[in-house]
Amino acid sequence: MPKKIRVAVNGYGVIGKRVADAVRVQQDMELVGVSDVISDYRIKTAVTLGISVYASTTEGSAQMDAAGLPVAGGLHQLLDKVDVVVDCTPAKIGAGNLERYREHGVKAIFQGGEKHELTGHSFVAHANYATALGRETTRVVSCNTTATVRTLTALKDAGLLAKARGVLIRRATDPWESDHSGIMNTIVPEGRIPSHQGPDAQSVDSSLDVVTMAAKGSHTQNHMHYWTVELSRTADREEVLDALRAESRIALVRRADGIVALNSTIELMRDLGRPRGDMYEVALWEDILTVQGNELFYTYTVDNQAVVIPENIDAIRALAGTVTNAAESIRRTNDALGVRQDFTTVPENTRTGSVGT
Ligand SMILES: NC(=O)C1=CN([C@@H]2O[C@H](COP(=O)(O)OP(=O)(O)OC[C@H]3O[C@@H](n4cnc5c(N)ncnc54)[C@H](OP(=O)(O)O)[C@@H]3O)[C@@H](O)[C@H]2O)C=CC1
Ligand SMILES: O=C(OP(=O)(O)O)[C@H](O)COP(=O)(O)O
Repeated sequence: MPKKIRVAVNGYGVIGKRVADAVRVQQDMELVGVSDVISDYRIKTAVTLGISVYASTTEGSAQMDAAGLPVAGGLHQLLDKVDVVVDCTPAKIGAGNLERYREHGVKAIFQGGEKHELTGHSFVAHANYATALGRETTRVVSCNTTATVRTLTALKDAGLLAKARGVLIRRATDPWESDHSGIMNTIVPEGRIPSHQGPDAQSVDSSLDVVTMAAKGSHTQNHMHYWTVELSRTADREEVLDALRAESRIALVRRADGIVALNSTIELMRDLGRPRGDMYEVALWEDILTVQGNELFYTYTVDNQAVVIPENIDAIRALAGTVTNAAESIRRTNDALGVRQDFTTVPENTRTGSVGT
């Protein structure tokens, strides 16, 4: 059996804990441990789940000891045992860790809170897996940017995309920290146009003609995007939908099925038994999508906490160089996480069949 890719996660927060769990269900990966500075319920949960916990700083280590946590060692000891580290520390902290990873000869994946320039490569599996192969570092772009690139490159691959303009209504804060930050009963426009997601999408695919505008809403889960796209030619709805269906991490939903708002997709994921109610797919409304001549209009929702998790898993394989074919890595990740392409139908293999007469 081929050697498993040994993985560390540094920063066990919203993204880190999900990456850790996703690594644990990949047959070709081993989660060696996670590292953090915290000593509260969040990291105690990692211990409870049987994950080896390391301390990223000496202060963090002292606090973990004081909290009675079994600390397996310092971050440098964890780095000695792994092939790839996924840095999931808060935005801008990751940049300061790069040198440490280099010293240990460990390949490193950063998140969307870091700048493209940190790694010189920004990653979305469907768009540019091949250019990440064997690299020392990459950056998985932010949740909003990941969704933007998945949808626009699907249209581009079908030869349909001329240019795209998007409005992003972002969640205010993540649920776990909504007691100490967040906004109420208002919408807050970002201070500049374009918002960072458009230029970030171009850091993955420089050919994209894309502009984004963003505002924060007062809800805590999921972003919502509205897009106006100029098609390269006239096309009908079915052709556009087929182009979007070709990206395995876009899943269609329908108002007609009762999926009428962000809370509907959250409920759906919980009912499907997804871990933490996570939705890895971009959920795009099939029955709202409209084409008028060469203009396309559509809207979708993005689970900000989960959408980048499959990309992190593919980025691990790309940097490790163990799977050279993007489609094969994407298939493995999708299978392990149960990613669906369509929430409008019941999957073939789960139909019980009609009752005989
Ligand atoms: N939240 C989201 O929806 C998304 C986030 N991202 C990106 O992912 C990255 C991580 O964000 P998120 O998971 O939300 O962050 P969180 O704050 O939820 O988690 C980060 C964790 O890292 C810990 N930490 C702080 N400093 C260090 C350090 N020096 N070494 C190790 N661990 C440290 C934090 O502790 P403490 O709480 O004490 O600071 C916390 O436990 C960011 O780049 C963000 O932009 C990307 C897509 C979506
Ligand atoms: O990467 C994200 O969103 P973004 O693409 O709008 O920056 C995550 O939802 C984190 O957002 P935050 O910058 O509000 O923590």
